[in-house]
Amino acid sequence: MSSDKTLSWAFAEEQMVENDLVAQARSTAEDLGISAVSPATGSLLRILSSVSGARTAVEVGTGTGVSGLYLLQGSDSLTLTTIDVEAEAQRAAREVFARAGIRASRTRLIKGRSADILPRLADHSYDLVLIDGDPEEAPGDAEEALRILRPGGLLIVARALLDGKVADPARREPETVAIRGLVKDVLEQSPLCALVPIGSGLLLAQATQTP
Ligand SMILES: C[S@@+](CC[C@H](N)C(=O)[O-])C[C@H]1O[C@@H](n2cnc3c(N)ncnc32)[C@H](O)[C@@H]1O
Repeated sequence: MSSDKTLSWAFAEEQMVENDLVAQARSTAEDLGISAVSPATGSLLRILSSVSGARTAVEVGTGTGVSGLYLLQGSDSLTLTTIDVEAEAQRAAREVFARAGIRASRTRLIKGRSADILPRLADHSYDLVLIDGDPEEAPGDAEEALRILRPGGLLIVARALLDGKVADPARREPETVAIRGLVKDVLEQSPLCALVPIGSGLLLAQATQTP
């Protein structure tokens, strides 16, 4: 990447001043070794949550609640179902949602693997799905996401560029191969989609039809 693009990328991140609660959730994530969405990515999630008019969202990968807070702060009408395998991270997320004044009825935190939980969610019932769990499981998560999204709903895949690994054909780790394949499939199959090089990359697609 040319240095001007790298500078612009860093500049976009630096402009986003996070409130104390998000900063606290980010600090807890760092303590637990969890990689939260970047400030610029979070800001984009917040505005997407707002302008999409989404009322029901599902997130794979609660972490300590950074991305969830951004989504919930984008719209007071949004309720969030969020899934993670790590109980300690979810405890931290629950605390930060409460400290942010988010009513408990607006969040449903489910501990478990996405591959076990997503199949239990009803068809065509959600307006927005954010996938930010295990990259190797992202293709399966995305398939489930397209089933549970209503037509016109928004699929978002975080870390869609895996910090440059997806763009480098020499990188063949299982997680890179999985995300690269998912990005290719979504871009080929979705009439309305975008791959945004922000943070670790954000893939956006509007659900048109269900399997
Ligand atoms: C990148 S972090 C999520 C960060 C979070 N979205 C944020 O920005 O604050 C990935 C999370 O996915 C969780 N995870 C990993 N594999 C999972 C799986 N199979 N199902 C559900 N969650 C999973 C991890 O425990 C971790 O908390």
